Amino acid sequence: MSDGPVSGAGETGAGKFVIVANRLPVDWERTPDGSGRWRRSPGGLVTALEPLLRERGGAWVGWPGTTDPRVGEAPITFDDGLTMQPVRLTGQEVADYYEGFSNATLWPLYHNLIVKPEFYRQWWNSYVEINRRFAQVASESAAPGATVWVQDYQLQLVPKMLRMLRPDLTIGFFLHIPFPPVELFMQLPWRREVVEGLLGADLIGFQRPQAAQNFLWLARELTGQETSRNSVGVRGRFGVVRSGFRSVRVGAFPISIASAEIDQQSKTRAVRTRALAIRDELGNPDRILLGVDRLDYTKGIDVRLNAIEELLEEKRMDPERTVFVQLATPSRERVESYQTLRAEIEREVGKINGEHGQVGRPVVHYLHRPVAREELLAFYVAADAMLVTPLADGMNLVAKEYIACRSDLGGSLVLSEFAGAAAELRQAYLVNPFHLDGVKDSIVAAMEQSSTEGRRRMRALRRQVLSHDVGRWARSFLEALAGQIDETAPLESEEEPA
Ligand SMILES: Nc1ncnc2c1ncn2[C@@H]1O[C@H](COP(=O)(O)OP(=O)(O)O)[C@@H](O)[C@H]1O
Ligand SMILES: O=P(O)(O)OC[C@H]1O[C@H](O[C@H]2O[C@H](CO)[C@@H](O)[C@H](O)[C@H]2O)[C@H](O)[C@@H](O)[C@@H]1O
Repeated sequence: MSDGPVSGAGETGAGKFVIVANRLPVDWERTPDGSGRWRRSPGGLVTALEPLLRERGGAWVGWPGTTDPRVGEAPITFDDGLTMQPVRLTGQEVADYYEGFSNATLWPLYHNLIVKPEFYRQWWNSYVEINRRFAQVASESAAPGATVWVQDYQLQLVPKMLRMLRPDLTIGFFLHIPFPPVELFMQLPWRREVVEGLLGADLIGFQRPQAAQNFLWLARELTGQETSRNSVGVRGRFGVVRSGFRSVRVGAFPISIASAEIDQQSKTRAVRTRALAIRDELGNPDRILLGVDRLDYTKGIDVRLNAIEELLEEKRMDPERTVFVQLATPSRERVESYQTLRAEIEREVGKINGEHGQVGRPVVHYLHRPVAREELLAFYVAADAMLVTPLADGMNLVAKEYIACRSDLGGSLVLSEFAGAAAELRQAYLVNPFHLDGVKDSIVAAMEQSSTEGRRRMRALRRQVLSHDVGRWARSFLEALAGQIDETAPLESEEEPA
């Protein structure tokens, strides 16, 4: 923990605890009179952090997700005292920093080059500038000696920039997406700058231990710093990088959902009734398969469509008795690879329905829009098999939400080994999404499992998800950041000789 004097700070804010994330958890809602107002958007992260923010008088710093010039820079304060500090971005900055460097350079690079990352100096320059802006706003929002928790790949330079502005702060960083294998990361022209940016934090958290290992190797190679070499554990056995006079700890903290809250919501009469109505509206099929994702090429929506198409062709799936519902939220729609993906998915949906559906009875039901929370939970309750088949995914909260909704111990989960969630959800039907025959066999097994087998698996999955919620994730990270958990591996030079 850093406890040095406050220096370099212009004005300091009142927040003892500050979250810095690309997005504020708010939506700008147009009102009938033509003006607008802020509505809080729900989400696991905000649910977990709200009590801490309120308790410590904290603030959330982020982009409000709009370039509407009427949205100013004044803090947005909600009735319950939560303060959101907007960081304004122009249209060009959204194109270069968010759509460009964050989502057309880093996102594909960190997700195993599923599409080719593009490297442009202009995007990088914008990324540096916007990271500097976030660091500046965060430094103005944080009280002396405050804790600041920076989130995700869009803001990897903020820890170092913020430390230079405010050495008195305790700074944490959490990466929500995978951290790539070293040979992929090494392609990044600005690789050293990114590693140095992250090393401004006191604690760097990843979803999985392997990601932390990758980072330790890179820190050693690219910055010449000493690091620990022992394997990193989950919520403990942290790695360490000696960065000048400071020690930066590196660990794995798998994120989760507000499990108890979702479990409760899914048991309400409204959700149960709606789940029955959904089955009815779908024509009372024997089996409902479900996919729920942002429309992103990492999510393997094409994998499950291909698997379903082949199962129908091979007559291992009966189109009269089975439906597949794909709920796909529009995402990053101005990025070319997302436009290409959408065209491909919609072509494939049309092809399957054209060949296997009947008038008024498609096999695939595809919605390209977000659905309301209660409706989403009703879909989870209705689904006999949930298909989560990403090619790469930091965690995948959808898989956990589905399990939290199945207090009836019904349903089954087909889950990619390449989702972070697979490390915890071992009783799912785990699949390699690159092995189509394996995916098909697992979908069939999930559809045809006996009730005893299904209940056994779901009980074990629920035990995991209900006991590891997002609150536990946030606490374990923040306790480690505060030095309350101090399980750090020795540096190589400190290790006992073998
Ligand atoms: N069509 C949809 N409608 C409403 N919410 C959705 C939809 N698709 C995904 N979501 C929500 O978005 C979140 C997705 O989180 P996750 O699975 O971790 O992936 P990512 O953060 O990469 O999109 C979940 O909370 C899920 O409920
Ligand atoms: O803000 P967007 O560009 O619209 O994207 C939405 C979020 O997508 C990513 O989510 C990741 O975080 C999840 C929670 O840790 C994790 O389960 C998932 O596997 C990741 O893909 C992104 O990391 C967020 O920053 C975005 O806000």
